[in-house]
Amino acid sequence: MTVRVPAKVNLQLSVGPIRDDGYHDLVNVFHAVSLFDEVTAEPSTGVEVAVEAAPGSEVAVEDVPTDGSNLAARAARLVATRLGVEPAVSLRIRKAIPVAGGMAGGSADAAAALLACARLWDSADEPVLSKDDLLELGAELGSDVPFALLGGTAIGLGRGERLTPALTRGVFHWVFATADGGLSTPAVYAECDRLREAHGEKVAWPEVSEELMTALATGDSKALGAALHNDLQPAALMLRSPLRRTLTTGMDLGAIGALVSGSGPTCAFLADSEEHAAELAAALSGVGVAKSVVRASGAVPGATII
Ligand SMILES: C[C@](O)(CO)[C@H](O)COP(=O)(O)OP(=O)(O)OC[C@H]1O[C@@H](n2ccc(N)nc2=O)[C@H](O)[C@@H]1O
Ligand SMILES: Nc1ncnc2c1ncn2[C@@H]1O[C@H](COP(=O)(O)OP(=O)(O)OP(=O)(O)O)[C@@H](O)[C@H]1O
Repeated sequence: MTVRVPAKVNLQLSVGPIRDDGYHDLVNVFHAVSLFDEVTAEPSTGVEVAVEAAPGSEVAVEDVPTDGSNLAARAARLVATRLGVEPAVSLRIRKAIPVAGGMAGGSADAAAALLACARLWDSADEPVLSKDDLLELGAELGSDVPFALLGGTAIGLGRGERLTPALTRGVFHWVFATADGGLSTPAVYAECDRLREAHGEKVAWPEVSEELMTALATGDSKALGAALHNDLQPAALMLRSPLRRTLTTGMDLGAIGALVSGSGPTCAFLADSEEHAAELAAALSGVGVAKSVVRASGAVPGATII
């Protein structure tokens, strides 16, 4: 059973006040892009994990745990507990999504493992686990996991796990600049809180951007570029100052929008067309502001059995 699962970029990430449980209420507009991990699940004796880089990708697989803490292994155990079966599966993860890059690679693998194990262990005639059940299990594993199951473009409220699909038109073309070394998501949220406190900022309740929704619904890439917004960006730039240069270089080279993806450090650049994305990617590769430069388009479907 092999499942293909996409990376995400956050088109709007508006971070509200911190909650009693330590999470922040968000308006999180997720967009799934054509950069995929693949997870293959096969019957075995215990939970085993092997991780490899997808051909041609420069993903730091050595930073991914292969023990029980791997998010895909945790997903497999969760499905087994829910179905009352032994968690006996070998998981082979083929990664193209940057590790700790702000593109939800671990969450993607968890979503893929949920779907693969559910279909491996569930009764074929009458599946016990519905799509909604998987979304609920996903939310237990991480705030980004439900979206990796759903895909497309969606508004995430709460921690980001309460999803509503967004109306979109056409295809959007992206260029991603990856960075050496990851950023820790909790550290970036903590830095966001620290900066707000230091500036005496009053934290507003986040609202969905009307400009963004109109840009998506009309397929207007220039308007989308202007509406991109990430409240975690100042924190990611504080923790990794070279990203400022990456962002300004991409804009100087003609991107129609640029932002840090999620908690970073990957930077996302929007292009006008496929040709424009190819030119932008070539120009960005030439100036040495990224570990690697990858092109992708969106929106694409979520976790899918192949
Ligand atoms: C930055 C994003 O990737 C944007 O989509 C997500 O908000 C993070 O999602 P994730 O990696 O699935 O995060 P989780 O595993 O749920 O949480 C990791 C940590 O991130 C912080 N966190 C996450 C989500 C949220 N709404 N508020 C938070 O403050 C918390 O410190 C939490 O302990
Ligand atoms: N299957 C997995 N793939 C990648 N990292 C994993 C996996 N399982 C556990 N991890 C751990 O999770 C950490 C975060 O990795 P991940 O690639 O999900 O970050 P991210 O893309 O920044 O996440 P997000 O965008 O959801 O905040 C890694 O440093 C790694 O130690």
